[in-house]
Formats: sequence, structure tokens, C-alpha cells
Amino acid sequence: NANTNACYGSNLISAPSVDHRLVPWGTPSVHFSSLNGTLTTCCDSLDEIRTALDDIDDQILDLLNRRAAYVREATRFKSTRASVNVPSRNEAVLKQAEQQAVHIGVPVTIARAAMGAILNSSVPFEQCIFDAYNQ
Ligand SMILES: C=C(O[C@@H]1C=C(C(=O)O)C=C[C@H]1O)C(=O)O
Repeated sequence: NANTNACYGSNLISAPSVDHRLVPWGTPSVHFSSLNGTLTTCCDSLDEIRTALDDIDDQILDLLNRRAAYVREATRFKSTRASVNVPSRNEAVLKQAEQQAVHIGVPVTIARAAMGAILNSSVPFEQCIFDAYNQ
């Protein structure tokens, strides 16, 4: 079959191009099972998505707060400043996070970067706590 598209003019768009997609395009990736067993799909708008993201970000911050409390507590079991950072443990935490990410389907790129940022900020936080009690 000849490709006759070009015969109809250069402005003919037979398939949405990367720059001209009707939104929303593709198929939804967020599904909820409600109480009566019916499946509902999110989302109807970008606003709805951002409201959901804001709520999740609040939950992440809550977890970070709890995590930081334990990191602070760990300082009490370190007798020297040099023993605050434990590279082997950092590696183990990262490796475990990557494996868990694969297991539950979290994009590994996100899991790796997020856990890396958590560790890279937790160690200085713990060192700061150590210093504050060591002067
Ligand atoms: C909390 C600790 O101290 C540091 C912080 C870690 C963390 O945030 O998970 C891990 C290892 C240490 O570098 C620990 O030794 O477990």
C-alpha cells in the first residue's frame, strides 16, 4: 500500500505527534477500588493529580520526620564523631531500597535518588546533632 498521506498536504496529522497530543492521552494508570467494589479511575484534571500529590507529599514529610527522630536517636550510640557515618550501612540501606523498589514496582530511578538524598542529608544531620552535644 502506497503511503498517500503526503498527497493530502503537509499539515495533515494522521496520528498525534509528540507536540500535538489531545489531552488526556493514553490510558489512566491510577485506579481505585471503592467500597462497593466498583473500579474508579483517577484523574480528570491536572489539578486533581496535584491535590493527590500534595497529600502524598505531606505523608512523605511525616515519615521523614519519624525517620529523622530515629537517626537522631542513633547518635546516642556513637561515641566518636568518626563513627557517626557508617558507609557500609549506607550501602546496605540503598541496596535494600532498590530491591524493595523492584519488588513493589516503584520506579528504581526514583527510589535510588530519593533514598540517596535521604542518606546524604541524614548523615550531616546526625553529625550536627553529635556536634551540638559535644562542645
Ligand atoms: C542511623 C545511622 O547513622 C547513619 C545514618 C544512616 C541512615 O540514615 O540510615 C545509616 C548509617 C549511618 O551512616 C546508623 O548507623 O544506623
